[in-house]
Amino acid sequence: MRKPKSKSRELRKQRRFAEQEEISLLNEWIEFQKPDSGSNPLSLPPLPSNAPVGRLSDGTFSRYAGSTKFSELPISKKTMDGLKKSDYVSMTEIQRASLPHALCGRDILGAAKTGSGKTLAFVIPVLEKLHRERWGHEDGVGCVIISPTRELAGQLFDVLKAVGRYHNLSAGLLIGGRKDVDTEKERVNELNILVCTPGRLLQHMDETLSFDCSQLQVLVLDEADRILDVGFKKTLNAIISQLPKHRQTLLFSATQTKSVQDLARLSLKDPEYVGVHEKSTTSTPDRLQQTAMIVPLEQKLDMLWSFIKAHLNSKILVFLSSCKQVKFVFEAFKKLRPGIPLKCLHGKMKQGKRMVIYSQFCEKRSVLFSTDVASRGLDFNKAVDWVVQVDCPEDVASYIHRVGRTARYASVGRSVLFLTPSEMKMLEKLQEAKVPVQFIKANNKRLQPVSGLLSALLVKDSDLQDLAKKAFVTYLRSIHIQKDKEVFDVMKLPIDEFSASMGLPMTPKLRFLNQKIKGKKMSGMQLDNADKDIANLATGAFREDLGGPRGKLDIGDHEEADVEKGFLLSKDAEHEGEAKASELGPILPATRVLKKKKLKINIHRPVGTRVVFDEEGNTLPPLARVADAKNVDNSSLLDQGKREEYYVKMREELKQADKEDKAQDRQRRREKRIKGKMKWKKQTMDKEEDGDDEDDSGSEGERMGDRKRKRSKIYFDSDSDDGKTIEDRDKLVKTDSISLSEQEALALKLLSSMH
Ligand SMILES: Nc1ncnc2c1ncn2[C@@H]1O[C@H](COP(=O)(O)OP(=O)(O)OP(=O)(O)O)[C@@H](O)[C@H]1O
Repeated sequence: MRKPKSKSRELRKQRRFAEQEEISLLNEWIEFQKPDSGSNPLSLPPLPSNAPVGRLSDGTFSRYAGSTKFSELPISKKTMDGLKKSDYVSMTEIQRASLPHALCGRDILGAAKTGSGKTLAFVIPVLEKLHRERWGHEDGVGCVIISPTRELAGQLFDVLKAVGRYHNLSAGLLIGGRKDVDTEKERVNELNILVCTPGRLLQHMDETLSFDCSQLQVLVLDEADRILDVGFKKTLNAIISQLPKHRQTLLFSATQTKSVQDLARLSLKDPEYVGVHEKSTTSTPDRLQQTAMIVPLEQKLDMLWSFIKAHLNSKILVFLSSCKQVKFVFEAFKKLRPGIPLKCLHGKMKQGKRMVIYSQFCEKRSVLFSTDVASRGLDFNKAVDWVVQVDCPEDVASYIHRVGRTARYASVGRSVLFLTPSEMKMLEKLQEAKVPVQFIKANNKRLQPVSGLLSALLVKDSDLQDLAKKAFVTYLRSIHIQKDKEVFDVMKLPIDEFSASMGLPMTPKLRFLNQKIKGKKMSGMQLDNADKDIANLATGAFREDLGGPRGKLDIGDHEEADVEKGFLLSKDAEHEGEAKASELGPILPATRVLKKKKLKINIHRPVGTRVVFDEEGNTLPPLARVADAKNVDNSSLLDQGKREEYYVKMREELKQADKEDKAQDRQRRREKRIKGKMKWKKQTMDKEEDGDDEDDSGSEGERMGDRKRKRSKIYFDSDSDDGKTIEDRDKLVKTDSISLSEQEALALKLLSSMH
């Protein structure tokens, strides 16, 4: 029994020794052939195919900058075996350009098109760094990889596990939405590599007492531009402040930022800018065929339905702008049974379900309706055939990431972007950013209207109707809050028609638009004629050659000529439309907004026209009541001194009465406000208790809108019974005081005439 033990100990010793030898060799090799800082390994010629690799017979080492195969790099046998096992042999361009720099410990700022293999460009240096440092379980956290979404983090974790399968390193996936935080807390310090989303990492930094990153060797930000943007700013700053400054930092994205501020936050040291596709004529993969077409808002669902029906054998990824829309389109289309499995993915789904959907979509032909949660980084196993952007992306970067879910690595892919007539500016922006989008015209004959079917569904199903309303509101709100006003203008959208196209019997109220339309004349919400012309130019179903299994967009020469003509015409028409719009004033949505009736006060009204009646109904002269007052001794009023005294007293009384009125009014308003607040609080609590899952894109906006409205009520006193503003009331008080002095003069006249 003892013999085998000592044998295995011996074996382990030998293995450790061999590993030590390998590490020394790798360190020497890396140091000897270090590429010059700032050099581009892609500019070097590849090694001859049968050239020796590693230590050469003369004691020097082979050049690794410029190599094309993983086997030509100074990497460990364990990583090499992992790569082989996953069938990775030749490097992609970003791997060739960045790995030689990253392996010798430099900070990297890497940018390359979607699907070009950026994941391996950081996974390999991470494994190698920890391996060469002989990192073990007892050393704790040596590397942190941060990803913006949970799915992407999961995918990175899978790649790390596959390539690092022969290493003795431990790794963990720390992402939100998982219930086992306590187990994570117990084990997090035993992990060497953490793959995480920013929120979960910060949660551990804040809550896990023993959590220690002080020995961190490498920090990786995948989709770096997304992690560095405002959405994650606070979280990332808090994370960075707790990490040691002496470390290697690797940043990768398809749309990279070079902002000095961002880099300062990360304390990068002389980073290598590796932008392999900077000189490329396009910013998207060459194998990706991209098209765009005008689809009026009210025809989007018809168009989408027709598209799905025409591609029943494809794997289609459909992007919509909010969770509610994803839910509605998914639920409604599911009920209409298009003949292909439908799935949906959005940020409000439980994490477990999200993972299941993600892996199911990797496997089968189907349609996945998704928000931008699936737009970045995800690599769906079997190629996605089509990316359909039903709602316009918020910017060019977002477009690039969305279409990047297809045509990955060596595969081909196609995409189509629906643009409403008012979003045409996006096409220009894409062209400026070197995105080769071809404008196409659709075939009207193939359009299969779905609005009628949706109406019938919604009449029967009140839940679906409710969902449709929410989807309608969140879509318009998402347009309303978009930053790029050149592309997104909610006031130009045909709101009533859009509502009808979703099958809604009535246009839901859009309270968030009140501010915009206040004071403007309401008109039927219609597309401007010119806009309609543009829309008609390209409306209709896709010209498809359905002969092949997937169907192809028929954009042959003849079609292209049409398309080109359509595009040019539409531009002219658009300008014409602008001119008309400015003549007519802005187009306003036909929502029902109650206009507050303003009470007009004429401060110049003639004094003394107020008519007072006695008990028998006879008219009395002005101020007769004052003159008749019981406690007034008329004769005494003739005395100048007493008269003055009387007026002073009257003024005092009036002031006092005015004060009391105001106090009462304030009290009434305060009570009303408190009541309103209680009601609002109760509603919010009820909502929370109901677990109403709100939308990422819109609900917060709406809540804020509600709060603002409530706040505005405090200042704009629409609560008061008479509907007057505070200003109005001030004016009234002023009016009264003007007339009072004049009334005094009149009273004098009257009294003297009575005598
Ligand atoms: N050297 C390689 N050889 C073969 N396949 C590779 C190689 N490198 C990457 N791939 C494959 O290419 C696909 C895309 O890789 P990856 O997800 O790393 O791209 P990416 O550049 O990170 O994309 P995105 O910008 O969308 O995140 C994956 O399926 C991956 O397995």
